[in-house]
Amino acid sequence: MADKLRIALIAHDARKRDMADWAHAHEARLARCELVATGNTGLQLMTRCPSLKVERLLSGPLGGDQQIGARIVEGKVDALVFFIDPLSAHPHDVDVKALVRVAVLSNILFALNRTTADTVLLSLIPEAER
Ligand SMILES: O=C(CO)COP(=O)(O)O
Repeated sequence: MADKLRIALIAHDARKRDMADWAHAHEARLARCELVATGNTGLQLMTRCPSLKVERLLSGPLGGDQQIGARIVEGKVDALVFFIDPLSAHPHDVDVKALVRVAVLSNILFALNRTTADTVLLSLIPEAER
């Protein structure tokens, strides 16, 4: 693992508020990580948590999920937090499926819900910076 925990953050539209709430609750810890996100998720995160530096890639449906997948297979992501909307169909479902596949294949930390994301972050960064 790199010096800083490298986290990729993605949320489907119906879960973006949950993601922003989660990030806000952990802002001090996340500020100590290297963050990358798909386009709209990243924008939402930076709006809600101005102290966070987030590298924004393309929007998910325009290839952002594939960009994150590429980074995972290149060994550049330690953890993926992906708040999926299980109740809607997505035009780029094949990209989502491919991303889940490489995340599992690469054996990175992979949180699909808030409880797991909390546990990953709190166990790896127990102390928030004062
Ligand atoms: O569609 C997404 C994940 O599949 C997320 O993309 P955005 O963050 O650009 O909305």
